[in-house]
Amino acid sequence: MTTPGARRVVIALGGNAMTGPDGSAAPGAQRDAIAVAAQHIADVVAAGAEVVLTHGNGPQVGNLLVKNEMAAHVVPPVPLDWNVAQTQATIAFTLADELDAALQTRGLPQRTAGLVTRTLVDADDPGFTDPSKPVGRFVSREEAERFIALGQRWEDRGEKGWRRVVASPEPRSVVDYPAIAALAGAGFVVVCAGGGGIPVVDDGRDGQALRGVEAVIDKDLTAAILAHELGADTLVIATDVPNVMVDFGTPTQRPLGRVTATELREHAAAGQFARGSMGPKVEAALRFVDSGGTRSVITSLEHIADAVAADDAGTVLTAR
Ligand SMILES: Nc1ncnc2c1ncn2[C@@H]1O[C@H](COP(=O)(O)OP(=O)(O)O)[C@@H](O)[C@H]1O
Ligand SMILES: NC(=O)OP(=O)(O)O
Repeated sequence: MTTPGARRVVIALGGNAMTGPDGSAAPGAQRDAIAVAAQHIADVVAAGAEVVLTHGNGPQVGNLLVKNEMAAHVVPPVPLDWNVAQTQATIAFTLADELDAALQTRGLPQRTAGLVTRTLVDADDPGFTDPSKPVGRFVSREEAERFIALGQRWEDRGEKGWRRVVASPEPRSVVDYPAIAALAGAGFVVVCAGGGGIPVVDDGRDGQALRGVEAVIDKDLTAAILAHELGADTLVIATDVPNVMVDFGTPTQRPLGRVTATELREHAAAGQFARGSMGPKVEAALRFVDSGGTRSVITSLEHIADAVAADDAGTVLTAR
């Protein structure tokens, strides 16, 4: 079903592309945002690329966590890894509905398949003791302080307010990548590794099942590993800014176009990219190219088709 010799592209869809303009995670707002995203993704498929799609889940998993905690006296709470799995299911089915419709209107034969996906992490990863992944809604400092008093970790995220942070270990490998490769090779657009994948550890004992652990993995870092494991040519990190900026948010800000790994690393070392937002995207772009990938692109959703078809959009890092 795919074009012979089609390029394989992994697209990592940011949380911003899946919520309302004000960050609303209301179902209608999510579906509307995903419908818009689906048009841009379908354009990439229409250009002949074999697309594997992954996505964030920060707003959604944070909201599930709140529901879980608030209802704990009525129904048994489930662990965070279960919440991640639940967000994979709801986001994948919504993406599949919208993407199938967008592919159909372009006369394309591809169909979308969502895959519940596990990602292996190390049980002793320092990310378990130093929570860093922002999830859920933004609240005022006063409200955050009430939750901090209950033992939760919250972080000042600037002008939008405070946000809860949870454990976020490094992804090591995508456990289900052979199934993803099989589906992609059979012509499906695969939605997988949502929210960075359900974190699991391997206790190393024969016959012992993998075990889910309570954390939320950064989806951009998982996307870099997934793109490598699938032998993709290009990793596209789709967010809400057309380019990575130097001096972001200041009068001297300037966009980065084509960059070398050395240049990007120097900017990262100088603290140009915020932890929990642009930082992991830049790190993911570097890791993919370091691992042998041809090209990483960071850009806004509106530019992803141009970025894949020709190197004339976004911040583009290529292998030297
Ligand atoms: N140096 C930078 N250049 C561009 N954007 C930056 C930079 N540093 C921080 N950001 C912020 O990163 C945001 C994108 O990250 P994030 O909100 O986590 O994206 P997503 O939810 O799409 O994955 C941008 O909206 C911007 O506010
Ligand atoms: N898991 C994850 O990285 O989600 P966001 O991209 O929504 O933060």
